[in-house]
Amino acid sequence: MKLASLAETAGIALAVAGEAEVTGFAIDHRKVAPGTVFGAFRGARVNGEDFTPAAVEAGAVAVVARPEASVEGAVHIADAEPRRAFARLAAAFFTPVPRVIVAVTGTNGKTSIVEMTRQLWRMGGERSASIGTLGVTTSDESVSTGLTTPDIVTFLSNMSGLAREGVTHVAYEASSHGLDQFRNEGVPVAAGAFTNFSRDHLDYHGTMEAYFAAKMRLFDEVLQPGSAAVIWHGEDDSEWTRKAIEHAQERSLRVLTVGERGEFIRLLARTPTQLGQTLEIEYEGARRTINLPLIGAYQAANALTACALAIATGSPVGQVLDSANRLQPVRGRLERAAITAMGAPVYVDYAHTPDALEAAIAALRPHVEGRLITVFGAGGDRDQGKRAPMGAAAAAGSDVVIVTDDNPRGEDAATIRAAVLEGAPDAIEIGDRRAAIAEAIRLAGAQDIVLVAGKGHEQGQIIGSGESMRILPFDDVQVARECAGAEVAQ
Ligand SMILES: CC(=O)N[C@H]1[C@@H](OP(=O)(O)OP(=O)(O)OC[C@H]2O[C@@H](n3ccc(=O)[nH]c3=O)[C@H](O)[C@@H]2O)O[C@H](CO)[C@@H](O)[C@@H]1O[C@H](C)C(=O)N[C@@H](C)C(=O)N[C@H](CCC(=O)O)C(=O)O
Ligand SMILES: Nc1ncnc2c1ncn2[C@@H]1O[C@H](COP(=O)(O)OP(=O)(O)OP(=O)(O)O)[C@@H](O)[C@H]1O
Ligand SMILES: N[C@H](CCC[C@H](N)C(=O)O)C(=O)O
Ligand SMILES: [Mg+2]
Repeated sequence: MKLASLAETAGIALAVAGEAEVTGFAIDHRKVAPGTVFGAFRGARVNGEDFTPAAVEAGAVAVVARPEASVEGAVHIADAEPRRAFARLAAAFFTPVPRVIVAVTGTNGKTSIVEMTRQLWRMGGERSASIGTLGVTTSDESVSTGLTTPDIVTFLSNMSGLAREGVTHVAYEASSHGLDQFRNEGVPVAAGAFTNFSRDHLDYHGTMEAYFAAKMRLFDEVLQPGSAAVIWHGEDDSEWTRKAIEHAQERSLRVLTVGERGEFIRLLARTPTQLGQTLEIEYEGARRTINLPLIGAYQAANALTACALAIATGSPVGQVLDSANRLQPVRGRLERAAITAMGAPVYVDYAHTPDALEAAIAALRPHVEGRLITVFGAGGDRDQGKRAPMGAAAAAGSDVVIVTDDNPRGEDAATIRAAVLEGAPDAIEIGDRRAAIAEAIRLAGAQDIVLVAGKGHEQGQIIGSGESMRILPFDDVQVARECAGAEVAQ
C-alpha cells in the first residue's frame, strides 16, 4: 500500500507525494524493516525520537513524530499528538477488522465484561473474541499478550488477524493507560461500556480527574458517532457515573444505563443462591428472570453490562438473556480453586484495588457461615496510595487478614507490606505468598471461606525491575490446590 493512500484514508495531510510502498508499522526501532512507518514517541522511560536515525537506517520510509522532532531521510509526518496520528495511519493499513467491535473501560470489571460479552455472542452463534488482560481469547484458544493492551501495532494486527480468521465480533478492554497513550483505538467501535470508577493508577495519572479524563476518551473520541454508551448505574449513584453519562450525552451517544438505577436494563432484585444468584430485571417494561451461575453483586453487574453490549450491537434480547443463564466463570475472578480437608472453599480473585477487595468480600459474605480469611498484598511500582485503603477494605470485611506479597517489582516487599498493614493493623504478616496461602488454609475450619486476592489468573511473581527483573512461576489457583492437598495428605 502506498503511503499517500494510507494517509488519505486516515485523513492525514502529507507535505510530500508519498509514493513509498508501506510494508508495516513499528513503534520500536528494533522492529523496523524496509518499508516500515516508525512512530517516534516520547515515553515514560526514554524518548523514541532519539531512535529516528536508527529507524531510518533500518529502512523506515516515514516517521510519525512531533513537528519539532528532527527527521532526515524519510517522510516526516508531523503531528502535535503523534501517537494519535500513528494510530489512525496504522488503522488504515491493518484491515479488514471484525464487523462488530465493542470496548469496555472503568476501574474494575473490564476483563470480566469483555470475556462475558464474547461468551454471549458465541452462544448466539457468532464467531467472537475478547482482547484484554487475559490475552486474546477465542472459542479455540487464549493467547497471552503480557499487558492488557500491549501496543497499538499489536492491537491493530490482532484485530485484523482475527478478522482474517473469520471472527466477526470482538470485545476489547480499554485500559486508562491504553486510552491515554492511544494504544487501543483506530478501529470502528460500535458500543462502549463504562463500569465504575475508584482509586487506582494514581502513580501514572496523578489525580482522579486525570485518571477519569483518560477513561472518558473512550466516549469523547474513540466511539463512533451515534454509537451506544452502556453505563453501569448502580445503587450507589456515584458522581463519576453521572459524569460519564454527561460525557456520553455531550457527544450525542445512545446512552444505555444498566443497574439498580438503570433505564435500559433495570436490576430489580438479586437473590444469592448456593452456586449463583437469581436476578430480577426489567427490560422494555417487561420483567424477566436470569439464573446467573456466578456469585456476587459485582459479577451480576458485569454480566448485565455484557448483556447490554450484546443487545446494543444487534443480538436478539431473548437469546442474550437466556444465554446469561449459562455464562461460564471468568478465570481468576472468584474462581473456586480448592476445598480444604476441613471442607472450606478457597476462592482466587483478581481484586487489586480497595473497591475490588470490598466487592470480592461482599460477594463471598453471604456464603460464609464461620470466618472469612483474606490473603492479599499490593503490587510494587504501582499506586502507593491505594495500599493502606486496601488494607482497610480487607480488615473491614474479613475476620482474619493475612498480608503477603504480590509482584513487589522494583520495590522492597517489606515496605509495601508495611504500607498495607497501616490500614489493617491486626493483620498477620507473611511475606512468602505460598506460606501465607498455606497458613490461611491451615486456619480455616469447616464453616470458613478463604479468599486469595490480587493475582487471579497471573502465572508469576514479579521480582525486581529493569535488567534484574525476574518472574518466578506462581499460580494462586495451583498453590491453593497444592496447599489444600498437603493438608489432606497430613
Ligand atoms: C507506563 C506505561 O504504560 N508504559 C507503556 C508505554 O511505554 P512508553 O511509551 O512510556 O515507552 P518507553 O519505554 O519510555 O519508550 C518510548 C518509545 O521509544 C521506543 N523505543 C524504546 C527503546 C528502544 O531501544 N527503541 C525504541 O524505539 C518505545 O517503543 C516507545 O515507543 O508503552 C509501551 C508500549 O506501548 C508499554 O509496553 C509500556 O507499558 C509498561 C511496560 C507497563 O508496565 N504498563 C502498565 C502500567 C500498563 O500499561 N498497564 C495497563 C493495564 C492497567 C490496568 O488495566 O489496570 C495495560 O493496558 O496493560
Ligand atoms: N463491577 C465490578 N465492581 C466492583 N469490583 C469489581 C467489578 N468487576 C470486577 N471487580 C473486582 O475487580 C477484580 C478484577 O476484575 P476484572 O479483571 O474484570 O477487572 P479489570 O477492570 O479488567 O482489571 P484490570 O484493570 O486489572 O485489567 C475482580 O476480581 C473483582 O475483585
Ligand atoms: N493491571 C494491573 C494489574 C495489577 C495486578 C496485581 N497483581 C499487581 O501486580 O499489582 C496493574 O498493572 O496495575
Ligand atoms: Mg483487565
